[in-house]
Amino acid sequence: MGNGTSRLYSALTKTLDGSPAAQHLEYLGAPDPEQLEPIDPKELLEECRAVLHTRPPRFQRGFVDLRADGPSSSHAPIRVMQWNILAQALGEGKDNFVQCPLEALKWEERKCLILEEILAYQPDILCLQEVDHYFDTFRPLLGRLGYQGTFFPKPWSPCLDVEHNNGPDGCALFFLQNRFKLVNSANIRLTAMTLKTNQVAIAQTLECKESSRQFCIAVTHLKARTGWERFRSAQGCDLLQNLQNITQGAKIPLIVCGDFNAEPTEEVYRHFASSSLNLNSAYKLLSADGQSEPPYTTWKIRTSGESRHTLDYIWYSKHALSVRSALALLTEEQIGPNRLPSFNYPSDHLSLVCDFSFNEEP
Ligand SMILES: NC(=O)C1=CN([C@@H]2O[C@H](COP(=O)(O)OP(=O)(O)OC[C@H]3O[C@@H](n4cnc5c(N)ncnc54)[C@H](OP(=O)(O)O)[C@@H]3O)[C@@H](O)[C@H]2O)C=CC1
Ligand SMILES: [Mg+2]
Repeated sequence: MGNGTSRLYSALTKTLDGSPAAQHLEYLGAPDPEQLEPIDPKELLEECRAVLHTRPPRFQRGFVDLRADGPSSSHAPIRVMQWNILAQALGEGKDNFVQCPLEALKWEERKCLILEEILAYQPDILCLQEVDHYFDTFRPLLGRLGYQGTFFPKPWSPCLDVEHNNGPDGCALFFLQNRFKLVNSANIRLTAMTLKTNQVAIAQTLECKESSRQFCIAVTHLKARTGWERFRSAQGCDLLQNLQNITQGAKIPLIVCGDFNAEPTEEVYRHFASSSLNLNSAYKLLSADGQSEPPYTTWKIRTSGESRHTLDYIWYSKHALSVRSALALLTEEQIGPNRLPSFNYPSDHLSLVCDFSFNEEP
């Protein structure tokens, strides 16, 4: 290891004071010291691979070209990653992934698998759910990679019930500061039938530094479990209403990433598909007819049995934006008989990654 690598090793292992007092400083707008010392993504990736040297090799996933004929923007595409990364406290303490060895869930290695996935695709915008290591891991490391981050914890995170938890989980949104300027940011506590709920969203209006075009990006994680379909639907309506206001009635192009905890057959999905915001779900474009969602975005085995569902989506304004490519999902063979998470993959949800471009002005 050269000097550069040992410097990065300290970057990877260094943790911040995650105490509630230190976290409170974040809300008061304390300066972010990590941003002062940039890290080269290639070197950090190498460092992650060194930590993971005993693990099986990374799964290969290719991007599928989805460009239609005709003119498209000459500007660099906007790469968006949607990912429920699995909260550390929930994975170890609540989720009961009975076929996943506890060893595979150890944070020191799992965080490297998560970082490796992010570094492999280098998204311009990163939308995460179940983040319970924002202050000590993702904000400092991604900050040094050039991202500006925002975190909105769930008001009553189930992580807090787990012994030795690392604080509440929530949604996090990161964007590359050299590509975008933050115009407006809203942390939204979702309501259902006017009642405040335990689910949240972040919505930000960004301006592309290259093209000066503005768009809105939102991240959410809706209520989980069967029996809560109407609740999820109400949360979805609340989010759509908020996004109507933020996009000035669909004038500003929109991308919404989330773990909706809802199959495409659910009401909340139909609300998004038929909204006056004119949204399409990007991963449908991977199907032969462009009309079907993928067969799964999460696949796990709990004590209650095997659970394979499509719950995660990237919605986009279909008139203003085009999907240039999307990252293929893992195959059943790659996922393996014990499903997710595993020694190969750190979450029970797959990451979704799309490249977007603005359609030319009419
Ligand atoms: N102290 C208080 O007053 C309150 C405390 N709470 C706490 O919050 C919890 C509920 O919070 P809420 O946010 O509504 O929960 P959700 O139902 O939305 O689920 C929370 C998490 O559990 C995961 N999950 C889904 N299905 C299962 C399953 N079968 N087994 C284990 N985990 C699963 C979800 O992951 P995924 O999305 O990946 O499926 C999700 O991240 C309560 O159990 C309580 O601990 C809540 C309200 C008030
Ligand atoms: Mg989960």
